[in-house]
Amino acid sequence: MDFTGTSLNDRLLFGVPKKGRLHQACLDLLAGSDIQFHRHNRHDIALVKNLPLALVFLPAADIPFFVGQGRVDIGITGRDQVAEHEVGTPPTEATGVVEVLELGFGACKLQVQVPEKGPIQTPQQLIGKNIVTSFTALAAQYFQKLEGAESSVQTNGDAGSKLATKIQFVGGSVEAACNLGFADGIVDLVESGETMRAAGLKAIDTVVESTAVLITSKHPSDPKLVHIIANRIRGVITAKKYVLCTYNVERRLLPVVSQITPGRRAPTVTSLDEEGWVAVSVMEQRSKIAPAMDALLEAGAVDILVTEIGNARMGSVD
Ligand SMILES: Nc1ncnc2c1ncn2[C@@H]1O[C@H](COP(=O)(O)OP(=O)(O)OP(=O)(O)O)[C@@H](O)[C@H]1O
Ligand SMILES: O=P(O)(O)OC[C@H]1O[C@H](OP(=O)(O)OP(=O)(O)O)[C@H](O)[C@@H]1O
Repeated sequence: MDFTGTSLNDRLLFGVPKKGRLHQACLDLLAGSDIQFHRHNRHDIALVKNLPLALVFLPAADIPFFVGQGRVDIGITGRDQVAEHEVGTPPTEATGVVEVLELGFGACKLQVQVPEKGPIQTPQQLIGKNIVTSFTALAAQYFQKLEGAESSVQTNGDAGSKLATKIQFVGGSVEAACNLGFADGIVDLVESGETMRAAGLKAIDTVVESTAVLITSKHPSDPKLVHIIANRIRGVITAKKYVLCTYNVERRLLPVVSQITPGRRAPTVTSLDEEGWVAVSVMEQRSKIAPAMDALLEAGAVDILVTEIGNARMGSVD
């Protein structure tokens, strides 16, 4: 393959969101994984300097398509985009994507939303009405199920194959559709809920819960390199998720403090050059460390220090 005169022979292709919500977090992950590249202005392809890899900057919505077809070997996108693609283009033995890793960012929900002060209170009331969304396949699947269930109630089992609900695509600012009189409801992403509230909308159901994921094609050109990249990215995520906590404590208190900081596997305990005292070193989840430090101090630990983990390769704890 050749893009703008750049030979991509013998390089694994890695699809990265070129803009939007996932872009910067992906660049941070690549930097943390020591994937070094220089992207020329407006070029959507960048050769990696220190690995046989090329980054392809693509819209997040298109990454499942390129990876699913095997044109790109590995990629980062939202699970919502993977689901949307797979409903529209069901995977076969050769096509479709494999989810390798959750990436710990880009969490959001694809929700059915209606005007807060309007007459519609339940998803059933949207049957036969106008829906606007960027996720037409998932929305169609959702209303197909809803209409099937509804008609089986009404007609005793005949789910019917035609969709009574009208689903229309827009590429962005979906939340404006109700206020503009185009839609009775929308199916759109919600994270903080600010956009939804500002548009005077409320969620009445969730279609899909999403997070950013690392995906690969079913037959990547270099499975070994895919494995290395996945491990590097996993290491960056772990390093962000955990901190290293060290403290000194009297040996007799070990059973108590070990309950407070059990660690990912187990605490490392080293004797101090002082009778009856030990130093403890343990990996703990960042989100739990502040209350753990409070409890350690209360239990009699001293010199409690927390340090950042720069990078990690964890292996299995089992
Ligand atoms: N508000 C949000 N919070 C967290 N993740 C989000 C949010 N909105 C979207 N995402 C995730 O990011 C993915 C890409 O969405 P985004 O709207 O950024 O795409 P885009 O269309 O490429 O960018 P833009 O909206 O700037 O045109 C979504 O599929 C979803 O997984
Ligand atoms: O719940 P919130 O935190 O407010 O986030 C939700 C908004 O974020 C996304 O849009 P984005 O801002 O990416 O722009 P878009 O409408 O152009 O897709 C999504 O489509 C919502 O509009």
